[in-house]
Amino acid sequence: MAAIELRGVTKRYERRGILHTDSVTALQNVDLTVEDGDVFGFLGPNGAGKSTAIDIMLDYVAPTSGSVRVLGHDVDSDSVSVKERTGVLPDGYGPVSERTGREHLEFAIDAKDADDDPDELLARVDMLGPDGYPVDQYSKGMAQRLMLAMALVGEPDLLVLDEPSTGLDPNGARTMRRIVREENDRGATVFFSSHILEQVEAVCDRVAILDAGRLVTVDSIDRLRDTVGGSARVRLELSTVPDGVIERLEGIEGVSSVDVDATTVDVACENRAKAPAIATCYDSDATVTDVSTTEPSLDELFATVTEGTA
Ligand SMILES: Nc1ncnc2c1ncn2[C@@H]1O[C@H](COP(=O)(O)OP(=O)(O)OP(=O)(O)O)[C@@H](O)[C@H]1O
Repeated sequence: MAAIELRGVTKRYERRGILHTDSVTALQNVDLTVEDGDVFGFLGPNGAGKSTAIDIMLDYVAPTSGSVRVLGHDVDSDSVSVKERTGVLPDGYGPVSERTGREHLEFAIDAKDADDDPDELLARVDMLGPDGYPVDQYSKGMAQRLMLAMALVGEPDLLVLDEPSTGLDPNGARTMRRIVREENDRGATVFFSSHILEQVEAVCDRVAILDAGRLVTVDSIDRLRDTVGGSARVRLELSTVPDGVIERLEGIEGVSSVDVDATTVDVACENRAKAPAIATCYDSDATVTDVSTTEPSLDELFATVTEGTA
């Protein structure tokens, strides 16, 4: 079963200005399937439509056209079943009240009729201690950790994390990544929207890239790298540089240049050419004493995929 299915989803908002009203198309005919058990990254520049898509999945906003199924339920007619089995970390909403973090969490546990141990959840997000303070005294990062603990209540089948790293320091971001992995190991599907490409790369199996309301690609990060190409590099230390090996490297499809400095060979290439380049050196008369590789960054890949589509 697919955890999330969007079919032909379009969303137009009316924008009321002082002098006139126009409309903006936040999503344009989006088809998206997130398989059960995926850790799925949802990427896109500002204004691409990510929050709108999430709001539609959770029935906070109705699409102008199209249909949405989440965890097998039609979101329009059965949003209660979806909400019962989904944990949400929303973007930009922190808890604002004089109640303590623990009280918020206990409320979330009661509301979901769950039997979670608040101490256990607070410990998972490193919030045991500050949980006794009123949340209006929390820093952004503390509020974000508390919201994450609340999203975990009731062992949801689907976790929707909208920009989960907002306000988190590196330790908090590490905690969040660990929790995403733990939840996925437990069997939950995780839908993870972010601008922070390294976060997505560290935890996601597949990514969708949304740009100006259109889905421009859905793939694994590795396959995206292969498709987009980009600037991978392979550096090989050889015992000696045998005759003909440079020409053989230059002849591999996807290799753009080969530089030699004494016995160090630097190959600039597309991602797909890395393995053949390494194999060519191993198959030569030289002994390969060291190999290091770098991949095109997700930043580079993101820029390539969204270029010209905005
Ligand atoms: N309630 C609304 N009324 C009018 N326009 C809206 C509304 N919500 C979003 N939009 C518009 O829809 C488009 C998509 O916005 P959305 O917030 O979904 O993008 P996003 O990818 O989440 O952006 P960001 O990364 O900046 O949060 C934008 O042009 C935005 O101005």
